[in-house]
Amino acid sequence: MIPLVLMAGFLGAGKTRFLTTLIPQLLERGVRVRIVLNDFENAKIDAARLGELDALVTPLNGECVCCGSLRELLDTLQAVPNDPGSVMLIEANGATETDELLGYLTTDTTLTHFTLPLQLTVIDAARWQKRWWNNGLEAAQTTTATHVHLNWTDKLTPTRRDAVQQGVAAVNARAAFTTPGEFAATLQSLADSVRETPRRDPQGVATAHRHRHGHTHPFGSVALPLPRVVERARFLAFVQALPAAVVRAKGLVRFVDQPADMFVWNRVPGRKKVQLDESSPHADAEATALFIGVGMSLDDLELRIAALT
Ligand SMILES: Nc1nc2c(ncn2[C@@H]2O[C@H](COP(=O)(O)OP(=O)(O)OP(=O)(O)O)[C@@H](O)[C@H]2O)c(=O)[nH]1
Repeated sequence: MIPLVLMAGFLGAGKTRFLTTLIPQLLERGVRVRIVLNDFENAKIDAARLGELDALVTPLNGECVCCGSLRELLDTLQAVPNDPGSVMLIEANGATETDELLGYLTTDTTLTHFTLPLQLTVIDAARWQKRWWNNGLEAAQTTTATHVHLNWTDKLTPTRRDAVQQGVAAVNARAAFTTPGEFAATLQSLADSVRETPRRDPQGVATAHRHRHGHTHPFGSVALPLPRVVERARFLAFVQALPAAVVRAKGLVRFVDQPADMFVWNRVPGRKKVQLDESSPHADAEATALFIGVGMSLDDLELRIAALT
């Protein structure tokens, strides 16, 4: 299996610059690098810049990967050969809604040769939360990050740097602050440890980040099967009581009192109530739960799901 990394960060935050430092360090460690770029017209320019560094780069020219060119992205990833010892990096466009994209990268059934996604967010520390109406998007791109890199620190006073670090921790206390060198080491060890691991076991349960000793790697999202039918009140209580590490949760569920119908369920940040929408197109699908967040424990989530039966 190949580590899958979503690289996010606001427009101009320094994602490409981070890559130009990260790639040589990965290559030095013997890790081969593939990159998909989704950067509107810039994709070709950045592709040329990064291609010089011996990474295999595919530019996507369509719209933002979380909407227009999603299918193109998933097809590109599917076509990547299973190449243990390499890593796959996706540089998202600066306007990407990372929670949506993590969801697709986690639940797409064709991506069996990739780990559950990690997310690295590059932050322009000089402009952190000084983006007016885009502050919400910048914070949202940080909430789902397993790793954060503070960039543009050459323009900062120590006071501002501390304030930004505290601000980032306030929206996501679990993300690890990292540098290109540290991230290269993280990816090398992940690439080594998942060489022989499948993303799912024969029962469809995610195994990707579970080590033999119960230790788990950081991941940004995971999809787990739910029982075929569940008791409605117990399910709603389960969703409401999800641990704080879960930033966003959604999926498909069938209830004992209405077993013929499938519902899409949603837990949105800041809303206590679980949204339920009946969905006939999903009538024959498997009941499932997608969890997006940082520092989630697979064991804990599986125990909670087991308690639903
Ligand atoms: N002085 C300084 N310049 C930087 C820093 N990070 C990035 N830059 C410059 O800012 C510009 C944008 O950086 P990129 O790495 O292309 O940013 P990006 O996040 O990939 O940008 P988009 O793809 O447009 O979203 C480039 O000219 C970089 O050289 C930094 O930490 N300090």
